[in-house]
Amino acid sequence: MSLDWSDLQVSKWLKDAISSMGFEKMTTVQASAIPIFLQNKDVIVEAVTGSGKTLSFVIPILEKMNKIQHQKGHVNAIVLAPTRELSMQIEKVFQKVLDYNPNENSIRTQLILGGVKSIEEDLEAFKRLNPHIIISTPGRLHELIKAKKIKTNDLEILILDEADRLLDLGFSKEMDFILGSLPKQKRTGLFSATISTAFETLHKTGIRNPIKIKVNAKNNKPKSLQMYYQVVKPEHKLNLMFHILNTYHFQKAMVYFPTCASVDYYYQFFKTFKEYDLKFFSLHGKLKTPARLKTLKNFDETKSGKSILMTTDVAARGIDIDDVDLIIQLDPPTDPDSFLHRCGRTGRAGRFGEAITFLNEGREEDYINFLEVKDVEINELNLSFDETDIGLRKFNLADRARHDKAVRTFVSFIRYYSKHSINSIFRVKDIDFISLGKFYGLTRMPSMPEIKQLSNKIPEFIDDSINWDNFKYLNEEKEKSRLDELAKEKLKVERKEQRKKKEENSAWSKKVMKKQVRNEKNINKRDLDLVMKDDNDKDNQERELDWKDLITQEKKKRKGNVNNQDVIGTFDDL
Ligand SMILES: Nc1ncnc2c1ncn2[C@@H]1O[C@H](COP(=O)(O)OP(=O)(O)OP(=O)(O)O)[C@@H](O)[C@H]1O
Repeated sequence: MSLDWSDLQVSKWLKDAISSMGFEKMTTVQASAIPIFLQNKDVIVEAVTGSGKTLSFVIPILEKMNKIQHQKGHVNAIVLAPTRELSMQIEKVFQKVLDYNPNENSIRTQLILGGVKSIEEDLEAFKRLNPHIIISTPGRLHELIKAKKIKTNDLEILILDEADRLLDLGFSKEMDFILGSLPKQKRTGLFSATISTAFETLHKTGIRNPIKIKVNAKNNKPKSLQMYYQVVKPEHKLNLMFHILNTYHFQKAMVYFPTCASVDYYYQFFKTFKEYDLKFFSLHGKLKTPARLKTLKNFDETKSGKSILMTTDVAARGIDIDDVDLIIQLDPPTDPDSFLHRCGRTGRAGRFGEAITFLNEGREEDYINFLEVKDVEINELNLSFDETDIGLRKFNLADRARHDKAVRTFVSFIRYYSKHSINSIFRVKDIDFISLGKFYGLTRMPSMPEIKQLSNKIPEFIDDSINWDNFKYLNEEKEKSRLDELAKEKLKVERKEQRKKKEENSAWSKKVMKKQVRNEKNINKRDLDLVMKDDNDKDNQERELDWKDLITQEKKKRKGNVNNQDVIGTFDDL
């Protein structure tokens, strides 16, 4: 296989462009894929990160566009990529090569991204530019095709860059629609460093008798990339990260965090490390698109000092910034393929790079066996570093809003972790919550179901010395509303207590009354008994008297001196 550009059957201006870009030889993947694609065959290309896959489709597309009859309103080639950043980068590569096109403007591209312009503006630009090639993410392209303003019957080439990602569940709605609206007669090219894992979904693209090109790399990584891991307690991860950033010699580093919230949160903290020669940038999917693109551009263009891009998997794939020489992963990604893509942001095209992954002590160490099975070579690091408190909790205590954010970030991490695809290794129940809470700068544990299930083991407070009533927001308005809420809450509690007391009191007096009534009843009953007894006694006594009287009177009667009027009754009346 010849690696000489001069042997390639393409227009001279394309060869000139490549040699002007300083690429003396083709990379292996270019030498294999470009000639095949030029022969109008479908291709599936799996080649390690940074091996030059982009030019492997850019050159054949431009060569093809040289020769076609373009009709207004029709698109002839579509390149899809999973992120806006990657789409923008691909368009840049097209422009770099097109700068050498002697027939200026004879091949036109349009970059279409959601979150930058409105659909109407994109359609208006499409009309005005009349592009041959569209580079886009699936979301916006799907909307534009739906609007029926872009004709696809003349489509010659479809490229899915990072095809496995585009074909996974996350994009299925948009991709199914796009793929269903494109003509069957076209060339399709699928490119990625990890395409084989998506094998079952490739048929969706309608790819026909593809030629598979697999450029194997030893240990599944570029030669110039060194991979390491270090086992560390969560509470010491920031110390270790800072130690590496501070002591390693590098120009640009990309540090991967698990969630958008964590990038935001730790970026605010590290931004305050002004006395060090470290410049931090933050990039994640919840930022507005123009801000994302601008950050990436600024990071790319910064040439002095050490620059650090704090990011998520939004920047895991495809991003090509040539002086990135260090990757740090605070946690392994939930998607195993993402691991190689993240590491592959360095060690590109023969340049040296190091990628270091942190693993929590305990079960996560099994991840190394998992990587070995995947034929990934990774070595252990044993860096000693300063474990003393890095000051995150102190930073949070200066403003309650920071602690609120810490809680939200912690919660988002637990949710993230519970969705890990390798859930035999990454299990929520194995997390050291206290150590993790310290890593997130928490002072008390948030109440969430995942923790509640284990709560008998986990104390509520990490630091119980905080006076929560005095823990203030720096924002005056927020603080005022907190104090109002607090006062309301206190009043509520007071009222509740008063009510409770009252209820207790009334319950007591009711009890006493009842007792009194009962006692009175008892007394009355006793009295009644006594009265009755008394009455009976009296009765008896009277009866006795009466009886005695009667006998006396009978006796007197018999003696003949009885006054009849004294007789109160006869013997028979008794
Ligand atoms: N023939 C070549 N010789 C030297 N460098 C090259 C050559 N072709 C491309 N490059 C450079 O190699 C780097 C990586 O290329 P590219 O971004 O296309 O890699 P990739 O294979 O798509 O990587 P990933 O899988 O990470 O997306 C770029 O900086 C590019 O300019």
